[in-house]
Amino acid sequence: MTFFAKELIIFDLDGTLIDSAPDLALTINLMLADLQLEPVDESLIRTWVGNGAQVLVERALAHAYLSKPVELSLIDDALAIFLNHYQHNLVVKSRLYPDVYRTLTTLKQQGFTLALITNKPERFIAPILAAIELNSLFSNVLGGDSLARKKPDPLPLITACQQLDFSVEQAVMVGDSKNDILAAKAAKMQSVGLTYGYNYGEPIANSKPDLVLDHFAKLIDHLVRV
Ligand SMILES: O=C(O)COP(=O)(O)O
Ligand SMILES: [Mg+2]
Repeated sequence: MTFFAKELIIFDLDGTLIDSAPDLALTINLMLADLQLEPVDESLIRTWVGNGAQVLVERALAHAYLSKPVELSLIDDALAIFLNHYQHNLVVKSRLYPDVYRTLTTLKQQGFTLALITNKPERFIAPILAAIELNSLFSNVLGGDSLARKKPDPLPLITACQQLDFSVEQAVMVGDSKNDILAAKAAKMQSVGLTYGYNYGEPIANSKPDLVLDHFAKLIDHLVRV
């Protein structure tokens, strides 16, 4: 059994704590409709999530235009349309994955410090956390536009450790996507990969996290405080 002796647990959001793909898909399809483009199945949109709003919109446009080059002004317009619709649809169908609330509160009670690092735009994080009642658990929250670079760059992970006064060795990154694992490796931080999230349709094990888990609640068996 692998044990991590840690103080700080950094969580990804989409595909890790919440299944947000239904609302991202709903919003992408509202954007496509506004642009008079065909809707896309949620199952495909799930494979586009992970690099923030702009890349999600670019992937949707690349699909609609069969990968032919798309004008930059169209990307800007589409992104503005997407962001405008998303603010009204943050938590329509998004749900916590099983046992997430119970597991996070248990870890918090055990004395771990919890942080959240998502590639989602920062302004959406607080309303989403409030809607799913996770807003009081995290000591530090960073979005995809909070710093100069987002995951898979290590900057948000290193910054969260600095802001909370922990070393990288005292922290572990928990996520569903190769971006989480690559960011952790670049920061020299250990990582846990969850199998049920998005990750572009690829097994998370391909990214070689230090541990792979198929259920969020199993974290409790593998984390001990330093
Ligand atoms: O919004 C995204 O692209 C993914 O966000 P995440 O980093 O919380 O998985
Ligand atoms: Mg994710």
